Amino acid sequence: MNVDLGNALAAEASPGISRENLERLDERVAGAHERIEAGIEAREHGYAALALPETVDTDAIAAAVEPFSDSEAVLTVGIGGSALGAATIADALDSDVEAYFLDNVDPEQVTTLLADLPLASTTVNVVSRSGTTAETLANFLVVRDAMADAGVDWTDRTFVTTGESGPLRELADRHDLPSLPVPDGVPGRFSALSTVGLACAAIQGHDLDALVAGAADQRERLSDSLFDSPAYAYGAICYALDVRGASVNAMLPYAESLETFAEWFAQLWAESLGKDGLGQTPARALGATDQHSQLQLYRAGPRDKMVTFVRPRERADRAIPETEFEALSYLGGTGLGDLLDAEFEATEASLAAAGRPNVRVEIDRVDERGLGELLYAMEAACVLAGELYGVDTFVQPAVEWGKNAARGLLGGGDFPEADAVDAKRTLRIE
Ligand SMILES: O=P(O)(O)OC[C@H]1O[C@H](O)[C@H](O)[C@@H](O)[C@@H]1O
Repeated sequence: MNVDLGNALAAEASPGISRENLERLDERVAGAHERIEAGIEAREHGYAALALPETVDTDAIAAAVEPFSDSEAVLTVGIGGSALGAATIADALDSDVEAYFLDNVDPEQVTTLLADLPLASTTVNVVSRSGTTAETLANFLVVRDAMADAGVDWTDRTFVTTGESGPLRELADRHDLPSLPVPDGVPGRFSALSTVGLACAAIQGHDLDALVAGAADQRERLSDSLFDSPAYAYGAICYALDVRGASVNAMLPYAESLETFAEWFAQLWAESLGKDGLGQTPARALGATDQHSQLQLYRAGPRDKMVTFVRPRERADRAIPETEFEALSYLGGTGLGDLLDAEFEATEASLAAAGRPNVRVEIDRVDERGLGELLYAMEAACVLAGELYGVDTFVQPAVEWGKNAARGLLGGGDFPEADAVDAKRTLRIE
């Protein structure tokens, strides 16, 4: 993986950072790296996620899901960090085992999905670190019921990943369900490369060791200089551009298979860095599709954005047939991949020509190894950015506030946050 900061330099873009200020920022990176290394070594909460390339036991994950090797489909029931890592991997890589996700409680979507699934050959992969998240548990109860209605013994088809205690752990124990623990100190949004993200990948038959090897490669590159570490280079430039006015970070992968990666990144960035009045707003986009919509704003709107391009350097291409139309003859003999690459380069150049900061992140291919590098590097970038902002990267009190309010409303306990619902001011126009 490599990160190209050229189009984020002050000589090219506004906002941008001068070479001199980048060198100065690198001194702060050295200090932050020391803190991060200490956290990794001591397996401190959050930092433990960056130790996963050493600590994750891929054989144990493969062995735990072995009873489900006959699966036609895998349905992951989870939300936020307990779904997005698995979804990112599943959507990026091909598999004969179809992956589905229930990460919302929209009744119409749940009903439609359950009606379509081959329940007798589907593995239900329930994931919740806390084991108490209302959406996940509610969806699981619905799925379990649907399986019973279809004459399927749900205890034969359910796999659980959860913490050491809580309702979901109790349920797994009571029914003797195959399960894995969520590792200590690894928050949901940093758990893609742990049991949380990898159980689904294992059921789909992906190469867990290659995923972890990619992550290990980026782990080894963490160093006291951003100039030696693509992950830190990315985290540092995002921070530097944000404090200079680029408060929005548009994540723009040029691969359909990485569309969910942008969603995963949005959770990582927003939930980790959005605190104390600080943080950079992640925007989700997809190349080339969003060139035809959002790009107008990114090139000509307010100078409050940076664009992150992510692209694989290699991909399987598909030839564009020759055509009898003279006006289209330039397309014949090329491939859809050539077209996508040209679109990518053109968009990058169009932003640079307008002096809009952008960063290029490249992986070799969208395969297990490339994905492992990308996921780990973005997590390390986020941890570094958190150190530079001086925020507590691994907590999410604002999210907890909303969860408490919703639980209080549903009668799930006495949560003062629920009172805010009654206090809502109305100015309704009809
Ligand atoms: O894994 P769970 O305990 O079910 O939590 C699922 C999600 O819940 C909350 O919204 C947290 O803020 C997320 O970070 C977490 O990933």
